[in-house]
Amino acid sequence: MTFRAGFLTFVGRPNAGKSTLTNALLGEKIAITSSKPQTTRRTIRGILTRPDSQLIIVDTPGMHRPRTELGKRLNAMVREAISDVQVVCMCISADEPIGPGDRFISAEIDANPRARTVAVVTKTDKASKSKTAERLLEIEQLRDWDAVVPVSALQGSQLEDLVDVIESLMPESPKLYPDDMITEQVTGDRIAELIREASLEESWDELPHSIIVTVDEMVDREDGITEIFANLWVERDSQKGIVIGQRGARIRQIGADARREIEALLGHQVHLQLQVKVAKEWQGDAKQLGRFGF
Ligand SMILES: Nc1nc2c(ncn2[C@@H]2O[C@H](COP(=O)(O)OP(=O)(O)OP(=O)(O)O)[C@@H](O)[C@H]2O)c(=O)[nH]1
Repeated sequence: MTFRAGFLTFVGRPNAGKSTLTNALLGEKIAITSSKPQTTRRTIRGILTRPDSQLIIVDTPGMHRPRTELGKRLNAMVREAISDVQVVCMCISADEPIGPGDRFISAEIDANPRARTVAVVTKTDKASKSKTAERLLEIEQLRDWDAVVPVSALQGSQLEDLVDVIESLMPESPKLYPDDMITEQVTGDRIAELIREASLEESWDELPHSIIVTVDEMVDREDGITEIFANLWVERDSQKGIVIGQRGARIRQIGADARREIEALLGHQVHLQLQVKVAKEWQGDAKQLGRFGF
């Protein structure tokens, strides 16, 4: 039997459905998702181990015209991911026409001529058959692909086909990670992301981009409860009040939503202590970006 293993990345415009697809393939939520563009801010590795293969999925931030220093760094992460993998999967939403953003990303893929390429048409449940056919035609014209696969992560349709195609493009290789490992992310980072996800559900307009979450400390108490101390950072004093809400209603809701997800992840009860703080204009500030690990 030939065993295949290697790295693949999902790239695409913001909101194309990369993280939802990553989670669907892994059968576990390792990447947070939201209806707001530019949700993903780190490359996240998920590991899919099958009888004949091991696929390491690198989910990347949506590539876009950068407006801030953070935006530039996110694009640099995508570039690095593209240069590091054997298979690049470009996600293109079935319900949106191909645009300059897609051509820009396609040009970035050229930087790794050794990579095999797959076009993944996402969200097919949102588009009519004729719209999807239209998209397939545009995709064929965009560049030469090793394969084109339409999927719906939400309905779980054609995911198996996608995995089979990716597997066939991977080199022969022994396993690279232990069988039971699903992600490389440490628990503290996953928790910070779950808190950020809860805040994205609550906040609106430009605010989602301003929020960043850090976990300061986690203490496992003798009674089996984990105490988590986390900070939710915003960019301006005026945003602090918005996130806190009337008499703290909004931050309480964010805490309650996040706690539910964190308890599902850890499998036991947690106490979440969430503080709202200001890191002035952090998205444009190299020093603060460094502090937040970008
Ligand atoms: N109907 C439908 N919606 C989907 C599907 N996949 C993703 N979505 C929705 O599309 C939105 C964006 O999904 P994400 O997975 O966060 O997209 P992303 O490409 O990771 O986004 P960024 O982090 O901004 O780059 C969310 O509201 C998802 O629920 C799908 O197969 N069908």
